[in-house]
Amino acid sequence: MHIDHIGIAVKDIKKATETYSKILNASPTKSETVESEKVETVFFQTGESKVELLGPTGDDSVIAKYVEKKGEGIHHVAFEVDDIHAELDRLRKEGFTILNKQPKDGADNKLVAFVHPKDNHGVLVELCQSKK
Ligand SMILES: CC[C@H](C(=O)O)C(=O)SCCNC(=O)CCNC(=O)[C@H](O)C(C)(C)COP(=O)(O)OP(=O)(O)OC[C@H]1O[C@@H](n2cnc3c(N)ncnc32)[C@H](O)[C@@H]1OP(=O)(O)O
Ligand SMILES: [Co+2]
Repeated sequence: MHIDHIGIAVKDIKKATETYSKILNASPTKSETVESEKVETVFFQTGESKVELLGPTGDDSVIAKYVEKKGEGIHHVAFEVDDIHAELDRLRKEGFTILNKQPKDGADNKLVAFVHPKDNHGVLVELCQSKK
């Protein structure tokens, strides 16, 4: 299991992309809207892991709610796993609150699922698995 990406919630993804392009001295490697999550994402490759900027596509986006309540900032950490179904079963048995009944389509050609921050000392954890 390794960190696949750090998700950062931002108000204005265009501005945030300019900022991170300067900080990382690099161009984004991918941008993608995930309508089911009402988010637009911009990825920067940083070694084996990525930075994922997350902007809301509407006021009803979880990102809009997060930014409204907590401001911009680190939103989640995503770990890549080989078998997301097995990992979710394992964590459910351990008593973790999994936020999805089934893994769902995420960005970057991944299946994703989330573990509630209340179980992880305040950190929203995403598990992701590359689609074959
Ligand atoms: C899928 C595309 C992309 C990818 O990588 O492929 C993504 O990563 S999409 C990322 C956006 N999608 C999600 O985050 C889905 C999972 N998130 C949720 O289901 C909700 O955001 C949830 C359940 C974490 C919070 O929703 P809720 O409606 O309960 O919001 P509240 O503001 O009432 O929060 C309750 C409680 O949790 C704290 N909270 C909320 N979000 C976070 C967070 N990201 N990190 C840490 N803590 C969080 C919030 O402050 C509240 O705490 P309290 O002490 O009660 O104030
Ligand atoms: Co993510």
